[in-house]
Amino acid sequence: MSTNPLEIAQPNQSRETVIELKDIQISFKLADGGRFDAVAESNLKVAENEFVAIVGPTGCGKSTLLNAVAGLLVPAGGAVEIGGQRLQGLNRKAGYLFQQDALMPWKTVLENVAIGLEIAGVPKAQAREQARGWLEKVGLGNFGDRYPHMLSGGQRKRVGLAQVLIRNPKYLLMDEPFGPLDAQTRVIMGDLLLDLWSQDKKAVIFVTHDLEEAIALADRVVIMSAGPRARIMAEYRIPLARPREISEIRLDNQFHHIHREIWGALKEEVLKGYRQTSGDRQ
Ligand SMILES: Nc1ncnc2c1ncn2[C@@H]1O[C@H](COP(=O)(O)OP(=O)(O)OP(=O)(O)O)[C@@H](O)[C@H]1O
Repeated sequence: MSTNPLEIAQPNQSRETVIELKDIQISFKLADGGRFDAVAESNLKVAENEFVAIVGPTGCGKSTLLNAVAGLLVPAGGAVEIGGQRLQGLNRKAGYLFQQDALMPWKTVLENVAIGLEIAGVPKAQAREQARGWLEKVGLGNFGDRYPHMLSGGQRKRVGLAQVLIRNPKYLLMDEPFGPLDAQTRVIMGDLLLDLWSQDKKAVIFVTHDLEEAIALADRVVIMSAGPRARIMAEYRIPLARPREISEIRLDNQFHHIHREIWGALKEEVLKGYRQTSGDRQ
């Protein structure tokens, strides 16, 4: 039994579970005919309106787990349930934001944001009107006529967010979305994300290797062990008040306390992960 008051022994059942991983196992076939067991039996429940961050050592299986929730890969065992239904095929209720943005270089920023609605059958003029609104919301109201190569990394991320949110997905799956950005821009993007999220609080799974980012953003931080056969090894609730301002919250004593508690559990796994990626399989 954990003595850490932040650690969750039983996930909170009071809100409806909207995403559930049930004893999920994920393996990859290797070119030599062998098999790599990336994720061992893992369980996770995400409640409606909840922001969950998944943290773990490099290469442990965070993206793999998220890909299973997105329906991009089929688990070898167990199941993913979305809104109580077993997921089969792509998770069409989710918006997915990757580390690499998915902007089309030959389309303007406005066209890139509007395209999801246009494909879904929304008349062009209406889709573009909504796209203009989303560009305002992400602070790029004057950038609609530019092409992606004319934007900074942070601006491209803003367009990516608008591109996903305009389709009003029920859930957000984010895989190190701010990974390539410099530290200051990451903070600004985190604040923008929290601001947009607070407006309708979609359930979010946010994958990151950055524990500080996870604590600053999430209601709950889930820790994965080092692979192979990685598993979800602990969950921590983050009792920091909202609304949060990331640059401020990182200076808060409570933030440091939470960071120390979780890092205590994560550190050994991170070291194991590094030993494994450097070839020292102990
Ligand atoms: N298609 C594949 N075939 C074989 N192994 C794979 C495949 N995809 C991922 N893996 C392996 O599965 C493990 C988990 O990979 P994954 O990308 O999910 O890790 P991660 O935790 O997201 O890593 P990082 O933090 O470095 O982005 C790694 O050891 C990786 O090499």
